Amino acid sequence: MRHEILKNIKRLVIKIGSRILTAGENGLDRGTIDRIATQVASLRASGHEVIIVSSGAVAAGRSALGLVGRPRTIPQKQAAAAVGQTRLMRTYEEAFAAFGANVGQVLLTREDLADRQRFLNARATIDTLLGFGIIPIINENDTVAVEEIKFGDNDNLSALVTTLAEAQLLLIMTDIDGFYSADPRTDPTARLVPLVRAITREVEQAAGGSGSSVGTGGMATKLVAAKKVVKSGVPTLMVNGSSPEIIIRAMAGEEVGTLFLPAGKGINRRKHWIAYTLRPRGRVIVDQGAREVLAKQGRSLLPSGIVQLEGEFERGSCVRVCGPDGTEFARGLTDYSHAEIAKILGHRSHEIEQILGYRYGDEIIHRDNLVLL
Ligand SMILES: Nc1ncnc2c1ncn2[C@@H]1O[C@H](COP(=O)(O)OP(=O)(O)O)[C@@H](O)[C@H]1O
Ligand SMILES: N[C@@H](CCC(=O)OP(=O)(O)O)C(=O)O
Repeated sequence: MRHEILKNIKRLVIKIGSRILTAGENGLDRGTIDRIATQVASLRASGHEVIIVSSGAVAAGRSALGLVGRPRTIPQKQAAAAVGQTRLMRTYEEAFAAFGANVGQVLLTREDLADRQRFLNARATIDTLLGFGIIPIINENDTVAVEEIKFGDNDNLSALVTTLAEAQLLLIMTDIDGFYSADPRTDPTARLVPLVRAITREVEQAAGGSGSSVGTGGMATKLVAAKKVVKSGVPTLMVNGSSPEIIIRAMAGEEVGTLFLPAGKGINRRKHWIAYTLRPRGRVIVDQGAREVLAKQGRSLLPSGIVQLEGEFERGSCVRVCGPDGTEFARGLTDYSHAEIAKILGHRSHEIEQILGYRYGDEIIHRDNLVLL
């Protein structure tokens, strides 16, 4: 089955985590980067288009700052990234030059992709680089990204890039053989799971944090990323980046790592962008009846089903839609601001105009702008 899934893939995103790029805690591991370049060059020779999402800037830069362990403050992390990003790119540039290939640096923040225009610009740049035969190497723009606008981790960034670039596979390279039934550092009975058909809550519970001073997020963020990707109908493969020839073996369909199967055909790309790229500005709590018709019948959200609101947002914002117990089950673009919804919640749609003096429509979130998670 793996072979069937992998044989038609042309464009793929390879996410390379800090843990395999760094030699211990100090600086970059040139040997690993050379091995990656050799394999990527051979994939390209067989007709693949490869986009790399690479971590490692902070880890590569911190020795220049004389820091021991993880940078303690955000400005320290940003300073380390500023130094490390150039080292990282220089290393990739040298490694790929041995194969006559050029690389291009693309640094992104979440805000870039949440803005539809910039999202389209980033996509055009990546397409153009690939068109010229250049390998895009993407990282978060750590020097400007602060808590509020950062992707959170490069697992998430790689998921967003996979949809942005319409890639057919996300290949995550980390320092462990794949996804285990439990965190192997704390549970000796943990076993490698070769195939995940659906990322259920049970699967998510098996994922632990990073436990290292260079990695960010651990398995938990990798599963969140894989979930986003499979939801768009694209498989995700997670492998141990330190094994020799791993990219070639994985792409040849060998049973290595963990394969996460795509969830059906996937939601359309605009809905994917609403659900996973936009930053939610507030929460709308609905009653059980509304939850059921939204989740089971694919209906729009009307004011009568809303019981409570949190946050301040404008018309057109992305909001979380939560059930009576507060659990988020959908996301959508709202047609009314928080101030307007506060006045009309619990009312019938035909009363909107009477209460507000105007109306945009019957729905708070139209089903075309609503995505079930
Ligand atoms: N269920 C699990 N299966 C595999 N690894 C896990 C699991 N739970 C936690 N981990 C940890 O996640 C780590 C990989 O994540 P991370 O440190 O963020 O690496 P990277 O730098 O590649 O992103 C592994 O080394 C492992 O210790
Ligand atoms: N943008 C950061 C990477 C942050 C990150 O997510 O790291 P990792 O968990 O190793 O993929 C850097 O280049 O250091």
